[in-house]
Amino acid sequence: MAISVQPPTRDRTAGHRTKKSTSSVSVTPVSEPQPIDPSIINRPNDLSAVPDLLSAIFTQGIAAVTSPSDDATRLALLSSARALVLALESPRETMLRQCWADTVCMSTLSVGVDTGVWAYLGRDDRPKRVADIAAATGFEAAYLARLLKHVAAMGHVIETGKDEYKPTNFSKALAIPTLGAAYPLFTGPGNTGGVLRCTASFPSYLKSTNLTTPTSITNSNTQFAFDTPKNFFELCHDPAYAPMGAQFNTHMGSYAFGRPTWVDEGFYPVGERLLEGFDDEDETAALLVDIGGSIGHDLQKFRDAFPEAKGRLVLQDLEPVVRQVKEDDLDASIERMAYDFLTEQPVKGARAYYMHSVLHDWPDHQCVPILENVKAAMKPGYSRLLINENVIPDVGASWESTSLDIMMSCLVSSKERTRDEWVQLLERDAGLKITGFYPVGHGVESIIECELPSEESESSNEDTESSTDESL
Ligand SMILES: C[S@@+](CC[C@H](N)C(=O)[O-])C[C@H]1O[C@@H](n2cnc3c(N)ncnc32)[C@H](O)[C@@H]1O
Repeated sequence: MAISVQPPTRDRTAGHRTKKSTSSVSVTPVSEPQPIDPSIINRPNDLSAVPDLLSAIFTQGIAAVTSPSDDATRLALLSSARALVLALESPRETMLRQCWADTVCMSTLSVGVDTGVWAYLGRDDRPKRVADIAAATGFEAAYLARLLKHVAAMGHVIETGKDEYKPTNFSKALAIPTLGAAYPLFTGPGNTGGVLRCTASFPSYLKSTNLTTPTSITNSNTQFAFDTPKNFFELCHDPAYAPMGAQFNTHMGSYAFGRPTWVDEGFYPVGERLLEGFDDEDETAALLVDIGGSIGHDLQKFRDAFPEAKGRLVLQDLEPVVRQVKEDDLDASIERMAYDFLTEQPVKGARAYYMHSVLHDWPDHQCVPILENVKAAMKPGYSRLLINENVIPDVGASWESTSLDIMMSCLVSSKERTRDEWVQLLERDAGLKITGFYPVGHGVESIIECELPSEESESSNEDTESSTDESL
């Protein structure tokens, strides 16, 4: 496979602001820089935080063990434990962990997914000799022994003796495609570098944008990294990069795996907002159209939760994605439809159109035409648009959503949005009416319910205002 590594020659600044605006920036006087004491490199990052963190961990630890089903307590304990590690580590240790240990660990995990090392190790809980794992997977035993030593040093498998290991829950889970697909997707097929090629080129790309917000999906860091005119999705489905597309679609399933979903009880009132009032007189009427629905995991969850619901359930995505769905993967009642959402929506007047993690792939100005296509198909006073996305809090965002935000800007010049940014995009830019924010689970993921605005619909303003006031 020929992959050019030449520096690209196109104008990389097109589509970006080339000057940072300084007109409204007030300059805070700064003090003279003090020389940084080099000895801090080997001192703990924050020893003074350790006593409080240990005491929090003690209390949270007891609560987590006595209430194992309380995920909020487990997450609080995890957050304290991470903070403790960072407080105890020296800057040198943090740097070595991030730059050496984590990067080679990721490569090692990826090759283990690819060759079946984790599947073999995890077939039962008994310790296994490196020689046996190597024989089963085609590795040279001496080299596999070195790789597994590092994975054990990182805590992902357990060393039970010389050249002998047993699995952890994590190493077993790597053998489940939904979880494991992330690793070969990130390291990429052949010498392409996969998603990591984009994260590696991102600092240089940002210099090419004069350190301004990336906003162009056609001139994004993906084009910069891969020296291609294709956007990330087109690249994934380019046969030269197979099986990145299939791995990406499988990986999307893991993002949602096991998390509460909008169809679970207590989140979005599906019965009241969608099923009641569904016009089922016409047997061709669509109940739910999942636009950019990947391989159909969300529609399947809907069908599982509402097996008796009438009306068509339509899965829409690009042709190569829909083709990946096998006959038995989804309930037979779910229609599969190849559709490009930059073109006219073919299913008119559905009760609901649904988009999950779709708009976060596109910068604002490119979301507007996508939304226009949905709006044109919506029936005034009847159709709803359900947007399932993160709503990032102004303060205290979690690493899971902040990393996704940077990943979006790195791959497709897009972002995770705050509530204000959603209102700007959906109401002011796209001309929709937000009729409610419905949080899903404990996190920041939400259903943002929209309708056509009142001059175009018969829906009541009263209803609209009370729902939008709902706080997250
Ligand atoms: C981040 S994934 C989200 C998938 C799914 N909704 C989920 O939440 O798991 C974005 C989806 O948009 C699809 N997509 C990208 N461009 C598209 C287009 N022009 N028309 C239709 N689907 C598209 C991708 O193939 C991908 O499945």
